[in-house]
Amino acid sequence: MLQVYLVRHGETQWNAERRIQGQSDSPLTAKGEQQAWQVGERAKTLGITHVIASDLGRTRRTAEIIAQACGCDVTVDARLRELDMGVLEKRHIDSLTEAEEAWRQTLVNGTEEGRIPDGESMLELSERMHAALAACLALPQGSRPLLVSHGMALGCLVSTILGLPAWAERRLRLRNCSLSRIDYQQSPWLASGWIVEMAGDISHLDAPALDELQR
Ligand SMILES: O=C(O)[C@H](O)COP(=O)(O)O
Repeated sequence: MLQVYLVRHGETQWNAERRIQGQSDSPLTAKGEQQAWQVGERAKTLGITHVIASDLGRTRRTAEIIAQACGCDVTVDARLRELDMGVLEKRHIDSLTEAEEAWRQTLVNGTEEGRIPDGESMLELSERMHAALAACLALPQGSRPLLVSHGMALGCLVSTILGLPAWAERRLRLRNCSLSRIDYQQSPWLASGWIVEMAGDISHLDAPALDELQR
């Protein structure tokens, strides 16, 4: 059985400001750095062999901290990036016009072809996240990878493993530096392949940030 751990990066400046990031970037806040150290301390107990991160700055910084705790190197994979939010990237979520908010809502309300102009659809996001996950199956026997990615990206990955369509209404909250685990397994009482063992655990954090996904 292959266990794969999933971590959303630490709180960033734009998370705290409720500014849409997508594939744009902002640095971790002091809180975000603290969260990364705390999830790193927990990861140290999990036997992690590989740390693989989205190539954006916030995920690479989080991965560096986790990898240092686990004694691993960091590998980057751009397929783990956050959903491309197109023309709304960098915008404060409260600054959107009614039409712009309607575009954003299509990403969370179950609209199959939903997307922000110049951005990605949830189906396109799902396809690249599953490709990045499938690459873990080619790691040497006994590997235990930890992937560092983003809120929408990881939420879409976990929800689709549970059998929901990529564009399903979003009902899984993955806070900054939350830890999830998915297993590739053949158990008699579970579907073969990927299953969700744990999702969104923040018990290792002393004071979880009120990141922008839950306000
Ligand atoms: O702002 C965004 O793009 C999302 O709401 C969250 O993205 P993040 O998980 O990369 O902060």
